[in-house]
Amino acid sequence: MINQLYGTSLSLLTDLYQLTMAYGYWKAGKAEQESVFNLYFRKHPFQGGFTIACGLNSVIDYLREFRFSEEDLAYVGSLTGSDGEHLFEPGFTDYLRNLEFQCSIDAIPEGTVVFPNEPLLRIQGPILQCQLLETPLLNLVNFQSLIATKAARMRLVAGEDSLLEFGLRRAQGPDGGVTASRAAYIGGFDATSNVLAGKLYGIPVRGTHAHSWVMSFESELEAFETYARFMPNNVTLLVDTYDSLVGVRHAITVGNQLKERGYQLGAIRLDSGDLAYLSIEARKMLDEAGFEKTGIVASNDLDEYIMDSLKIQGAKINIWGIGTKLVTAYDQPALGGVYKLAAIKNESGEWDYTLKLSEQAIKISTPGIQQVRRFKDAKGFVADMIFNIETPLAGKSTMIDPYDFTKNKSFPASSEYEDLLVPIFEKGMLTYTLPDIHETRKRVNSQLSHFYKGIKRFVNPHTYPVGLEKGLFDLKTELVLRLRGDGHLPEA
Ligand SMILES: Nc1ncnc2c1ncn2[C@@H]1O[C@H](COP(=O)(O)OP(=O)(O)OP(=O)(O)O)[C@@H](O)[C@H]1O
Ligand SMILES: O=P(O)(O)OC[C@H]1O[C@H](OP(=O)(O)OP(=O)(O)O)[C@H](O)[C@@H]1O
Ligand SMILES: O=C(O)c1cccnc1
Repeated sequence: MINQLYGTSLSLLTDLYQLTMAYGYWKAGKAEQESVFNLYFRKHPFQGGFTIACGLNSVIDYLREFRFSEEDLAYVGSLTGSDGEHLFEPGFTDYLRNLEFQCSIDAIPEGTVVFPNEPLLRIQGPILQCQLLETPLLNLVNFQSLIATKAARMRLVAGEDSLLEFGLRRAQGPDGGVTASRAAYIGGFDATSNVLAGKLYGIPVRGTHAHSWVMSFESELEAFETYARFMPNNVTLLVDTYDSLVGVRHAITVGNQLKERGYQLGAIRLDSGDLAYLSIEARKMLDEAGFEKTGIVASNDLDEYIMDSLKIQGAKINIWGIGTKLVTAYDQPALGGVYKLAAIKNESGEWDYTLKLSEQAIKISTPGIQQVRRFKDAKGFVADMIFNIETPLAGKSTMIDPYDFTKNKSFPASSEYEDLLVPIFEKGMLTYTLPDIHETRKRVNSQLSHFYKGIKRFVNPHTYPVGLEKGLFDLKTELVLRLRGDGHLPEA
């Protein structure tokens, strides 16, 4: 899909440093060295208590087409360094020409509720290949997870109301618009105004009309009548061009004409002014005129906080049209997902575990070939434990808070759980059946219903427990202590 949007190979959708490192690995004879990287984020967006994983299907689409075209190779071959000489020898472009994707990927399916430090994707394979994927994988997962999370927050406020995504005009370019529409749908929106996203992803498309339609006629009534005459099965009338409540009266007039023709006035749309007051007044007018089923759409710079406030004020809005604040994730425009090397195989064929140090505990990466175990009880999900699949778990599992070793939880062997990462690619072969987008959307809703409601509030949300399995915690601690020694890893 993503390749389709651009009609070109996207293998160069990466940072130059991935190519220079790939070249270095190749020159140093390390290109095929088996390695494991984890893609994860460190903090929920929007100061929230949960994140929705999204973007995996785009990653799969991207990797299915992963190869360097002759044009790509010619470009790579033409790149020069600071001395004006070529950066890469021709042998390297030949290597890239023959490169076949051989990585294994395990990932948390789209639509799953996820938490900081959990690997959303685990990539294992030749280090050169894993390295090249860092940037595109982060690009695909960070943005879509951000937007799906924003959309899910809006869905929590909207309850059973309809949510329409109207963001394309304010989106960050064409792909920003199209992928935001996809992620917004997965996060819980019902439809988009973005026709290309509808075509590419099978998302329902919906829309009303703009002020220009009304302004182009002599009168608002004539504009409404004309619209209803030609599109009687899709009538939502924007009533605020001149005076919203006069507009509602005109909409009712047209609604009566539609009734005579056997059609219905679908909805009216309010796009300015006090949306609480106007929706309450409009609801009264519509009900009194026998249009109880006619909906009320509100739009105008809405976000989850204004929606919440409008609900508290008793607004009679049942359809929300939301653009800018959703598709640009206005209050936090990026999710800080990262991609870190967690293990590399040595000459004896054993894993050497790796870790990035930092003065900030939150930035110290976690080693290991990681999996996430989500424990459940009768009420729902209770805690997530990140563990190293190379260390078999026997009997009781104990997990430790990575930022406070005095906090721990134990789960008996009989505990119910689910392991979140599932196999996607096995040595380059796709083994996963991609779920349909509508199923993924339902998954978000069903996942959220299994979590304690405190994680879903906007202000000071409850922190869901996520810990490192004791063996992994000990491995990480030992590595940190060794690395903090003299900067070199001494013999174990
Ligand atoms: N009752 C309300 N409570 C809280 N926020 C509201 C309410 N009504 C509208 N808003 C929000 O207030 C913001 C600004 O609305 P405001 O009425 O100032 O501008 P406007 O309606 O766009 O102005 P104009 O009439 O010039 O188009 C928008 O984000 C809108 O969604
Ligand atoms: O406000 P958003 O959440 O982005 O929703 C989309 C907005 O886009 C349209 O108007 P536009 O903003 O183009 O013009 P207007 O502000 O003059 O209504 C529409 O009328 C909405 O208000
Ligand atoms: O269909 C609409 O009403 C619409 C579409 C895009 C932006 N604003 C409104």
